[in-house]
Amino acid sequence: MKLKTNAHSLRGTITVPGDKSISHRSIMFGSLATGTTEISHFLRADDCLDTLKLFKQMGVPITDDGKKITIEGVGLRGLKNPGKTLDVGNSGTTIRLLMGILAGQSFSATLTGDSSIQKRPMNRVMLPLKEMGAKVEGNQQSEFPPIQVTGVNDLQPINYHIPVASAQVKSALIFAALQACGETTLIEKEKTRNHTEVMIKQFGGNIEVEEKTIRVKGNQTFTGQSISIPGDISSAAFFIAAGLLVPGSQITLKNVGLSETRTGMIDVVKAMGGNIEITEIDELNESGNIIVSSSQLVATEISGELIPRLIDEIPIIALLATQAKGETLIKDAEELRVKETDRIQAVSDELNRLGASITPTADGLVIQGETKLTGGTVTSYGDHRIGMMLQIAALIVKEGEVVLDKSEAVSVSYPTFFDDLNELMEQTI
Ligand SMILES: O=C(O)C1=C[C@@H](OP(=O)(O)O)[C@@H](O)[C@H](O)C1
Ligand SMILES: C=C(OP(=O)(O)O)C(=O)O
Repeated sequence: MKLKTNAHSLRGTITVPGDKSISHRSIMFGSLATGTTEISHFLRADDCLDTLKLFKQMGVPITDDGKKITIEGVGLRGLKNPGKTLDVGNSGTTIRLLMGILAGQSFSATLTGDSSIQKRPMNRVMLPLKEMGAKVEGNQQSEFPPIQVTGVNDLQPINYHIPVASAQVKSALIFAALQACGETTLIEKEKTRNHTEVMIKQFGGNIEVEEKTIRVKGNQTFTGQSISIPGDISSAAFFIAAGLLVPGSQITLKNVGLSETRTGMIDVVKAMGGNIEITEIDELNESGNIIVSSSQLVATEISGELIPRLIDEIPIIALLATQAKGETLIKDAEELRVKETDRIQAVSDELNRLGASITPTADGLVIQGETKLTGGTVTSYGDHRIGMMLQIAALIVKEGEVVLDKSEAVSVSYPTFFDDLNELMEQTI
């Protein structure tokens, strides 16, 4: 696909689609609750539609009237044998959280996904689940999908230090702990997104969180709820960057989720001297509007506990750094190597192809700025976030064409991405 280049003044207001992490979890808790759950602003993108499809295949009545999703919950242990392999598509969140959920059900099921999923590490979930007494096996004794999970009814609680900063591992273990006999204690390496913990309380359950320690008791019951999902800050991130980079721009992003565990990019943009403002904050729903305008940026350093608060935004932050004065250093981000693709390699290879000066390291990137980006042929590698980052990069290319291979990957998290961009290119304030 030929990308839009040489953009002038992106102006106007958009509402980005619903949060991906919260959308997945709303289907899961709605299914495991008793009673009716109604979800509005659900993310109808490939990853979350795959989660929805799989819970239907496990016997949960779920309907979509185009406005809201309605779920008739079957209770914590009420899922049914799907009678076929559960295909999670491209979604790491779906496969890992489902492993924890299936560990305590009353049937055996196989989980698989696309070629990217079949390379993503699963021992991080399988090993602690086995400690809890779960029966879970990877393909030919490896840690890779297809994964077979055979539910057991006597899962044991554990005390476990999670060795990677991962909300997916934490959430999978919380789902298993909810079905165990006794209290599980989990200690995080770094604080990660807390949507599972928040939703447990929202659905009437109990969970104790003290800094990085989480305590959760087994055999809880959940009650169906009405959920309104805020916009996804990880999707908003692309238009935050576009507003900062394209001269003469001012963009308002409405009703974006602002959980403290997700707002690392806002802190980084401020540290880089970007014009960014948060308005109309709704404390209860942890959401608000984000307003950005064109800015001269300076380099920064990103590491440590900040990393999990912006893990999915690193590709687009790397693009910002190519336009910031000085050397930006990103470290402690080795998790990027095991996402939909190796994002450290993908970001440096593809942006360097367009004229950037980025050196990949084992756990991050060293980025020199400012560099002039020029035309070229690039690929998303089938990774949605790499594809969207490259379209925003193309906006500041003044000479030559930018052609993107595998552009269809954006539908994994943001099917209306190119439409929203067109709208901003056409709107006037
Ligand atoms: O729990 C979640 O919803 C997610 C957690 C993160 O993955 P890890 O837990 O593997 O870091 C993130 O990258 C992913 O997009 C969504
Ligand atoms: C890493 C991501 O998702 P997942 O792990 O669910 O595939 C992402 O959306 O950037």
